[in-house]
Amino acid sequence: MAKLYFYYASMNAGKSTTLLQADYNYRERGMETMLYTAAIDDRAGVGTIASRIALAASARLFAPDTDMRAEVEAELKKRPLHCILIDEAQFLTRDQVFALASICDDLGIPVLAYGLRTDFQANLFPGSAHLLALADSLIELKAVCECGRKATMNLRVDAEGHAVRAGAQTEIGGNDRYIALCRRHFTERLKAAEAPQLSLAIARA
Ligand SMILES: Nc1ncnc2c1ncn2[C@@H]1O[C@H](COP(=O)(O)OP(=O)(O)O)[C@@H](O)[C@H]1O
Ligand SMILES: Cc1cn([C@H]2C[C@H](O)[C@@H](COP(=O)(O)O)O2)c(=O)[nH]c1=O
Ligand SMILES: [Zn+2]
Repeated sequence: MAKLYFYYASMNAGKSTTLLQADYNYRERGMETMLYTAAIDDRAGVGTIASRIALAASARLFAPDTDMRAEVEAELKKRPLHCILIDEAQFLTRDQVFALASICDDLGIPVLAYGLRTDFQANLFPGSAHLLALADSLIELKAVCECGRKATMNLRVDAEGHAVRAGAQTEIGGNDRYIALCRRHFTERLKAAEAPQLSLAIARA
């Protein structure tokens, strides 16, 4: 039975690298793959999955209205498909995650999705929440915090390197905007960012 896999991690954990390795591994065995990445994430140029270790590949784009099941079925009329690989899976919608599950269950093609578990406020992304709910297999990839512990959280920082506590969930960026930290250091940095605002509010009262 084909399975839906969710490889989740913080930023900078090697998700794109692992995806590109898996893709290469399928293709060196003569198998055919289909790659997707989020249209919204244009860091490496639109339609490119790029890792920080310079591996890269072209990919189809998904936006909230992309019917991935229909696209896979259309592609199957042209060539066989042995694996569907999705980067930035945190940006999938609920319906898209269900569509990916149906690609496994009805079309018999394994789907490997790679993405963040949580955002800069420690909330689940919609795509991640539904992948955690539906995937057959959950695999954690690991980045290292500055203290040596596993980095599970993503701190958003401003141009001065100060923690950002509020804002839109989606803000595209790399190591200049986000730092992968362990929970202890993520919480400490967020609290430190809260303190000046608190003292300002007390002074104004
Ligand atoms: N020149 C390099 N050689 C080896 N590893 C590197 C190099 N540059 C970055 N990395 C590592 O690559 C990882 C990030 O890979 P990437 O696939 O871009 O992560 P993600 O997709 O999870 O954000 C980090 O662990 C980083 O330390
Ligand atoms: C934590 C967080 C991240 N994002 C964005 C920032 C990047 O563009 C991607 C993740 O990139 P990765 O290196 O491939 O993991 O997600 C965001 O929009 N909001 C957030 O809270
Ligand atoms: Zn730490």
